[in-house]
Amino acid sequence: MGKLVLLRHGESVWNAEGLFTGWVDVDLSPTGEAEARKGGELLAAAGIRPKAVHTSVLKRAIRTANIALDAADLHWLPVERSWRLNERHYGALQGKDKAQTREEYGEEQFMVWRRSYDTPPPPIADGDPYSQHGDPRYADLPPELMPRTECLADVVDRMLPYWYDAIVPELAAGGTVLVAAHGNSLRALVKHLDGVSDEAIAGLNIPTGIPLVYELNDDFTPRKAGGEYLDPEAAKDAIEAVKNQGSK
Ligand SMILES: O=C(O)[C@@H](CO)OP(=O)(O)O
Repeated sequence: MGKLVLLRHGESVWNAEGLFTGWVDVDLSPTGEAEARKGGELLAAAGIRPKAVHTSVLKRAIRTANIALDAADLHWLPVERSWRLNERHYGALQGKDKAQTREEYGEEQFMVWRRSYDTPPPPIADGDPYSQHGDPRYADLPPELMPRTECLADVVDRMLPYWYDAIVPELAAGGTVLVAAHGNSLRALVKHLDGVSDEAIAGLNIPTGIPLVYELNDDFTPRKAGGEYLDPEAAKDAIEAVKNQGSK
């Protein structure tokens, strides 16, 4: 059984500005580029050599994978991309300031929108400047699958077919697989792998740019719950920072 390596993209320009991002195709910040490079160096130092790479169709994950593979001298790996690994669609909150939203709606509502399992933010209007309506990269997506908002449960539902159809067969064949994606699509995958409850998943945050490695049993359950970050000390601080976004 191969290893599974999860890599959240490095800090994006909107992470740095404290804005809800979701499906808006925001680039990495210079810090995010450095984090992606560090992520690749950590992979190389640990002797982890993926056989295949999967990313979302958003450039912050695509560029993170490119930069990490560059740092690990693994440019040649086959890469597959899917909208099913995209960040959670943040609905009408896309482009909004997190701290301002928290102030306007209160801590409880803010956290329900950010971390509750089954309450999505209000849907985004098709004419909203931050809507993905009409974006050519989703042209082949059946209209009923195109989200206008998502809760984490929706992400689990749309991510799992890709996990089973594209990633599991590669792991079953014995290859190590790198998945470069997003805070909430990776939370959905971790929830599935570790069997985290709908309540407990609210407290789980994933840091940017630090590879999280899962060794898996034959039934694809983790050998060690929660996997292992390649830089556990840096992960601790970075997890706290994600948790507190919008509060400071
Ligand atoms: O804005 C977003 O799309 C996500 C990830 O950056 O933020 P949050 O951690 O608040 O879910």
